[in-house]
Amino acid sequence: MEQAPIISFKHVSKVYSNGTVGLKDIDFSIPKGQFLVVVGLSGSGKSTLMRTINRMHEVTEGEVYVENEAVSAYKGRSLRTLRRRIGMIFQNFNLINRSSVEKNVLSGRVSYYPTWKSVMGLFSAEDKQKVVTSLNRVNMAEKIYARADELSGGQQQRVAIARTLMQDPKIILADEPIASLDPLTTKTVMDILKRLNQEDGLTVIVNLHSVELAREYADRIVGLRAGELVYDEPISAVTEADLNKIYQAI
Ligand SMILES: Nc1ncnc2c1ncn2[C@@H]1O[C@H](COP(=O)(O)OP(=O)(O)OP(=O)(O)O)[C@@H](O)[C@H]1O
Repeated sequence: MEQAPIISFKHVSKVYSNGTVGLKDIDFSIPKGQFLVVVGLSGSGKSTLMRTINRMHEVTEGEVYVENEAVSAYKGRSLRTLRRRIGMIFQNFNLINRSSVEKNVLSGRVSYYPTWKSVMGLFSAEDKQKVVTSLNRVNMAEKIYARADELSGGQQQRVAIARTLMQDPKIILADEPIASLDPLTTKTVMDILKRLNQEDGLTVIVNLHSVELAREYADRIVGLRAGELVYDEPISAVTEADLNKIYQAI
């Protein structure tokens, strides 16, 4: 039986203030626990699509639903709660370079604290233990006291994933998470995302340029072209020819 959707796009369009069309009438749903890969040329709208889910970008038409709630309805504190459920991983890792791995990972927990406490570094013993657990999930516990900028790119991305796990997310959004990594490290990072998907039932959405990786890891592939959803197939139905078509310049 098909899982209930955890995210739904209902006729979503996004026009940036300078008139650029980011998304055009996007209408599809993502079932809970799916590993979805979004492919498309540079500028096709992949990042924009992802960022409408946690309201880093506002839509100009339509609505995005997360667990059946319209995300536009979230304000202030409730928006913080929405974002806590949605972890995000970036191409450039977004770690605090001069801080330790431990501090970086702990920072994933700040949304659970009133500001004064996290600012003063008063994290609970449980949360410090949770850092170790999270680092173990990504095989990085031995680097807990290293400075973030002493780590390789792949290690930094694993720390970024551990930081996200501190949120206890239900959804992970990964925007080109392996774009600056070598092939071996790429596999490590993609394998971790797949494991979190399979073992924890997390819904994972990954923007990728690589067609081969999309085919290897996705349950389903959607393709964007100039802000429009031009392709949507389960992995069993995806063909090489289809993917080549999506990547053809228009
Ligand atoms: N803040 C912004 N203001 C104006 N236009 C923007 C903004 N952000 C993105 N765009 C435009 O919206 C369109 C979609 O961009 P988006 O970054 O979502 O594409 P993408 O598929 O993620 O590209 P890439 O693979 O290069 O990251 C592009 O034409 C882009 O130039």
